[in-house]
Amino acid sequence: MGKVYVFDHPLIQHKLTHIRDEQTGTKDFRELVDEVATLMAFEITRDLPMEEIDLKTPVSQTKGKVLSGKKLAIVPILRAGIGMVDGILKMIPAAKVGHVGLYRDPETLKPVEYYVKLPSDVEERDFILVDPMLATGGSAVEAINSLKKRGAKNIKFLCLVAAPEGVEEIKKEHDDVDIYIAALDEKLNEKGYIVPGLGDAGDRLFGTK
Ligand SMILES: O=P(O)(O)OC[C@H]1O[C@H](OP(=O)(O)OP(=O)(O)O)[C@H](O)[C@@H]1O
Ligand SMILES: O=c1cc[nH]c(=O)[nH]1
Ligand SMILES: [Mg+2]
Repeated sequence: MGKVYVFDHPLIQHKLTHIRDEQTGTKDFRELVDEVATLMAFEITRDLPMEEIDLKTPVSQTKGKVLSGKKLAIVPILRAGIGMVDGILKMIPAAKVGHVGLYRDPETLKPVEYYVKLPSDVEERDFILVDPMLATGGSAVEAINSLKKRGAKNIKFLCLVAAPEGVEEIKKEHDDVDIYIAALDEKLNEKGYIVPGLGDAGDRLFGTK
């Protein structure tokens, strides 16, 4: 059964408040999303396997722990997920990056897939799927379908702001996927936007609108 983790770390909450603020412009919005992604990566990598190695410090022989070479892939849901990739790569620079292109039809709110490119060794990798927004959950569920169809077995979903509806949708369709959220908001409005949310993440990241 997948778990839901909501981060209450003060640094994440502080930065998220500025991300939400409509006065925050594109440059600051992009930098803050990048910083929060780095902080969240710190937490989602908590269970990475480690191994012990021998080494010598300037003082003595000792043993130390290093990551044991788990193969990871970060997959942003285009477009807005791109804003979280570099922040995560700062923590796990050896990860490969795939892409799933989806947009949400503004009338039906259903996801429309337009691009998929994943690392070739899909079955050997653990996946971190990223998108700042989890609203109805349609896009995340479709992206997870897409990864699983190509052989992905272990998937975590990472987002900044989620609506309860989106969390329930992932749990219903993919109860093996752990969900990591910076904030769980109140609800969706009649246009499918998260309330209070932060508006359209893609438009705010890339200055389109
Ligand atoms: O949970 P859902 O109801 O599916 O909504 C969430 C999706 O909507 C936004 O993408 P959008 O369709 O605006 O595409 P964009 O990133 O290209 O702007 C967001 O980045 C998610 O992918
Ligand atoms: O609130 C929302 C919902 C979907 N997509 C966004 O970018 N924001
Ligand atoms: Mg958008």
